[in-house]
Amino acid sequence: MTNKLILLRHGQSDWNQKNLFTGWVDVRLTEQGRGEAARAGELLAESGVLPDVLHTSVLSRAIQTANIALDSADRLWIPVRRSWRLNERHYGALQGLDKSETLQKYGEEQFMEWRRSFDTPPPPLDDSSEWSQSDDPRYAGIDGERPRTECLKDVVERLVPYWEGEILPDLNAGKTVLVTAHGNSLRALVKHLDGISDTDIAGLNIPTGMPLVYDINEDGTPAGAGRYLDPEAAAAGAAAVAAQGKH
Ligand SMILES: O=C(O)[C@@H](CO)OP(=O)(O)O
Repeated sequence: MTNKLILLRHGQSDWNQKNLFTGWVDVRLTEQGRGEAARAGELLAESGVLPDVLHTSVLSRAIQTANIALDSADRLWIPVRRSWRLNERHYGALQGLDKSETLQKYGEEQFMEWRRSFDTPPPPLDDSSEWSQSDDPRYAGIDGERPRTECLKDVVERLVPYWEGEILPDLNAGKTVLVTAHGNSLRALVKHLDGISDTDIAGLNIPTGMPLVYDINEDGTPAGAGRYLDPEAAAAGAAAVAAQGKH
């Protein structure tokens, strides 16, 4: 028996639009992002993939996306769990920097190493930075684990326990699960699900606001490839993410 898992990256955020590294900075959706979230909910309703439970990060852009999508799918009433373990990758000292300026300043190799390598984190963010989360009350309970930077490997390490301990049990209870999260936390989850190598994961980009559906076996493995409900729009969205900073 399999159960349905829906992965949804938040719609376009204010800082996606401004082309800034975001990470744990708590920016909101743009009008376009709210439209993407509403369309994602319509796609769920049209395809009859209706979530029974929602898991989100603790970042507002994922929470807004879930609320808007669930509203347009008429599922606002489902139970919700939130965890920092689904947060975007902490982007360290790059948080708040312009992607094109960073590419120009450090060159393509360093830029891509920071953006897409598996195990090279950017330099850590100083607690005194205006983009630091060191005083953010939503992380009060995780002090020992509060990152100041993360590479994708770190995200896999903090996310997989949540997948195994919280999301998979919901799936195995027969529920259709919606996860609204972020470009890099969803890359980490897709890497884990699809067994993508540390090298090949560099080429995977997740578009904003596009539902990606998996059928999940009881042991947590996918029964086949994940499928975007709107594959053409998803391919165009992923290509746009890949090109960020380069024009
Ligand atoms: O800035 C970020 O936090 C992420 C997602 O928007 O960017 P990137 O795709 O460059 O990893």
